[in-house]
Amino acid sequence: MAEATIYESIGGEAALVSVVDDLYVRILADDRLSGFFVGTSLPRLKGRQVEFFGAALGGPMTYTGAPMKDVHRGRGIGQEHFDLVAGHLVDALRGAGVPDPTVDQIIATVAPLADDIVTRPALAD
Ligand code: HEM
Repeated sequence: MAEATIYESIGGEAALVSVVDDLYVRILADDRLSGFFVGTSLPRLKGRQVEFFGAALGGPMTYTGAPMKDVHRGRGIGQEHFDLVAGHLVDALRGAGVPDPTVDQIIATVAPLADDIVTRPALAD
């Protein structure tokens, strides 16, 4: 039998939806990050985020949003902001009972995205 995907091992769509919900509670409660999300439609963002993580972790979702580079360009996001978001993701995953080795695998999957998301100084507008 094929090995379970990370998506399946964390509990599929229901688990992912609750991790993403919790992730944005944590992000919006963080003064260092909340300002980035002023004017953003949260329900839309969460829906895209579930698709994005679902697809990245081996789930059946198709990501329907814009490329990471396009979405985050010109927002002045630094590596420190990326690291804060990654830290909240770790906490949200742990909070959902995801075991540490799986959390580590997920963080290893998202870490390279910093290349597309971190744009400060925003030169290429
Ligand atoms: C693991 C890292 C990250 C991933 C996987 C990620 C993923 C996404 C996705 C899938 C969207 C929705 C795209 C769409 O609507 O088409 C989005 C939007 C957004 N992201 Fe990220 N993101 C990450 C890190 C960050 C960081 C570090 C910041 C800023 C601190 C940030 C700020 C935003 C904002 C403000 C939007 C909404 C843009 C809008 O209003 O349309 N993201 N992100």
